[in-house]
Order: sequence, then structure tokens, then C-alpha cells
Amino acid sequence: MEKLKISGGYPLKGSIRVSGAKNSAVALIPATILADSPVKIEGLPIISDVEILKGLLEEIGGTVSLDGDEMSVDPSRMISMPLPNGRVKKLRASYYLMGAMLGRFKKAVIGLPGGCHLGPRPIDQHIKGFEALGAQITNEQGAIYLRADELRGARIYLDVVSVGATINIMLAAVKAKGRTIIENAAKEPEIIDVATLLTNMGANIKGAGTDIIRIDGVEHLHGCRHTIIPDRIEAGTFMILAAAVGEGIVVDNVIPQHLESVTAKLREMGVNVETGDDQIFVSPGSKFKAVDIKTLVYPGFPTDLQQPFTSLLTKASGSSVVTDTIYGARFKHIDELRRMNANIKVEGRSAIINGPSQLQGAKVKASDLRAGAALVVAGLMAEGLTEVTGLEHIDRGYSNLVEKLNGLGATIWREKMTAEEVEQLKN
Ligand SMILES: CC(=O)N[C@H]1[C@@H](OP(=O)(O)OP(=O)(O)OC[C@H]2O[C@@H](n3ccc(=O)[nH]c3=O)[C@H](O)[C@@H]2O)O[C@H](CO)[C@@H](O)[C@@H]1O
Ligand SMILES: C=C(OP(=O)(O)O)C(=O)O
Repeated sequence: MEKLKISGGYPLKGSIRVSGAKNSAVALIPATILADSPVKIEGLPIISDVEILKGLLEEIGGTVSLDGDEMSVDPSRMISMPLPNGRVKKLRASYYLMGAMLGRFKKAVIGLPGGCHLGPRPIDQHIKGFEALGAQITNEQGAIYLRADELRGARIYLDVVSVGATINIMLAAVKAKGRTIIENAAKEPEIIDVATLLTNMGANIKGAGTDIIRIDGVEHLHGCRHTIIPDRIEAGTFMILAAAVGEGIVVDNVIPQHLESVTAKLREMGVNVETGDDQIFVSPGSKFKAVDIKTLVYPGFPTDLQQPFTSLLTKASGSSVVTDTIYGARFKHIDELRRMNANIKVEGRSAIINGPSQLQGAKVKASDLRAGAALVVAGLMAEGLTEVTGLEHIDRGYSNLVEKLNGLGATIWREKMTAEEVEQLKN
């Protein structure tokens, strides 16, 4: 087991390159199950979620090769092997195996997913969609059993705008008989990316990226080549750290339109943000103003950036309020930031940050992926040495983070934990 050490308080500059989007990758990989010939995905992030999904595709008989950021999947020999336990519990996106396997085999057994603990994360809207398409679904000892004699297109209204449910229903519907309409669909860029892959495989999907998606089922989907979109959450994390400790940083390989809410908030704080075609330049102004943030579905401010943004707000003068309307309990990073001398309190769904505070290095633990990102940003801002444990969370979503930050001049490295430290972590 390893920990991250950060010697903070030094300015960073240069250029940092964003990898492919985790939340696209984890849907694109299961989507390959639906093809009858090999699919190649390029530009994948090098993260544990991708490795785990590779293992899951192999468990069901796929021939998968992963070479750096390129994955080739031959799905032709896959079978509907039950996956009630094991790897499926290690990530959230294993729920996409339900839609993809149901779409291809008309049956699947998948354990309830894992992923970040952000409070309750039900999948009732996924189930509602599968049932509307004609599947019978039962929950037996923590595994979801899905079966259908035939999948038929349906009109499905999502009661909650859900990224996962929108993509999962698309996966199950692309080979169903007739037309499916998803109303109140999520509009995140990752949904468009998955629809693009499916379309290149031969699917007929219109309206991805709007709140009404129309899918006309086809009989066969074939292999293709697909390049993933850049990770807007990784890019946003780099923009935040550029504002916090940068002396002029170029965030490279981005789609600036995907980051408009983050750009707007940084500018409101007094940060200088200049957008190019596929780059964003960020340099801090002379003073940081307090701002309020409310997370919303896309194109609103992403919940996945709320936590790292909180670290930045400790530098702002005055009181900032961060409200998470998507995950009201996504505040496990706050206790750790307090250890680092932040003045923050949590009230209901909001964190109230009173600044400015000079953060101090401390030993802290990442409870989830973006809490980890928040602590890395805080460690870079802090005076002295910060040690971050819980790296398995950070490794789920940030590709080569240490190397990328070293490239900006940061002093950050991974170190093996002693047996005593590992023991202490369990308590
Ligand atoms: C792998 C992946 O892409 N993860 C992202 C995805 O998670 P995920 O797909 O799990 O998030 P959803 O968009 O589904 O969740 C949004 C909200 O809807 C609720 N809900 C969701 C589904 C459902 O059936 N019933 C229900 O009540 C959730 O509890 C949450 O409050 O979108 C989240 C919101 O942008 C991000 O934080 C995650 O990084
Ligand atoms: C919550 C996240 O991931 P997941 O849904 O995969 O747990 C995230 O990426 O911030």
C-alpha cells in the first residue's frame, strides 16, 4: 500500500495534459459487449476503473488487449456469465454491464455496484428503464437478475436526471425492437460520447446531449474505432490547482465548452482564465473573492468538482457557500481540510468556508476519489509536508497524477507505507 507525499507551498507553472474521460471510458468499455466484431477505443485514461473493466470483460469471455491508452475488445465469444461478486463491487460503472449484457444476451446477473460513497446512490431509474423495455428484474442477495424474452422499445420518463440511467437505458435499447424515447435524459458530454461510439457501431440514436433521446433499435452492431473525449473533471481539477498554486498554467487537451461553469466561477473569484481551441490558460489574480457554488446537472457546476473547489476557496477572502444538490453528503473531505487548518463547517447540504486560511501540511485520508483530489490540491497549497492515504480512490480516476504534477514543478511522490501505518489506517 502506498501514500502520497506532497511538499507544498511552492508555485507551479507549465503545461499539463488531460487524459481521456473516466466517466466515458467506464461506459464505452461495457458498450463493446454489444458489437459482434472487434472494437478499438483510443485515448483511455490509465486508471484502475479501466483495468477492472478489462478484467470483467475477460471474465465473460472477451478477448481484450490494453496497450497504454488503447484498448481492443473482441466481444464475439462473450457469454452471459453471472457476475454477482468480485470486481463488480470495485467501481460504480459496473452497472453498465446490466444494460449492455441485457441488450446483447437478454439476460444478466450483476452484483450491485461499488464506487465512491457519497450517500445513497440508488439505481431505481435504471431498473425502471429496463422494465419498461420488457425485462423482468429481481434483486437476490445483493445481485440484480435481469431477463427478457424480447426487448421492445418504450417511452421512458426519468424521474431523476441520471447520467448512469440514461446511458444504461441507451445500452439496453440499441438492439431492442422498435423505438425507445428517453425523456428527461441527462445531457452530460459523456452521454454524447457513448452515443457516438454506439452510432459508429451501427446504432440509430438521435438527441444525445439533449433531454430527449430517441433510439431506433437495430439487429446487429459491428466493430469500429473510437477516440474518447478529454476528461472535463480532470481538466477542472487542474484549472482549480492552477488557480490555487499556479504562476500561469496551460491545461491542454480540453473541450473548453465542457468547462464553462468552472471557468465562470473561477473568473467570479478573480482568477484569469483564457480559453483557446483545446487549451485553457489559468493564472491567479492578485486577490481571491469568496463565491457561492451550487452543483447541478450538466451544464451546471459538476458535483465531481465541488470537493477540489472547496480547497481553493480556503484562499478566498470572506465566506463561500458550496451546496451539493446532487449528493447532499459529499463532504467527507471537510474534516480532513480542517486538519489542515481550513475554517469550514457543514450545514445540511452545504459547506461554509470562511477564508482566507493558510493551509498547513498534515496527515490526511482520501475517503473517495474527489476527496482525494481536494486533498492533493490542499497539499500543494499548504505550508510543509502533507501525506495523503486512500490512494486507491485517487487511482480510480486520475491518470499518472504524480508524473503530471511533477511536470509542473510540484514536489510530490508516492511512498510505500510501513506495516504499522497500514495497521493504523484500519482503525
Ligand atoms: C461513473 C459515472 O459516470 N459516475 C458519475 C455519474 O454517477 P451516477 O451515474 O451514479 O450519477 P447519477 O447521475 O445517476 O445520479 C444523480 C442523482 O440521481 C440519483 N439517482 C440516480 C439514479 C437512480 O436510479 N436513482 C436516483 O435517485 C442519485 O442518487 C444522485 O442524487 O454521475 C454523477 C453525477 O454527475 C457523478 O458524480 C459521477 O462521477
Ligand atoms: C463519483 C465519481 O465516480 P463514481 O461514480 O465512479 O464513483 C467521480 O468520478 O467523482
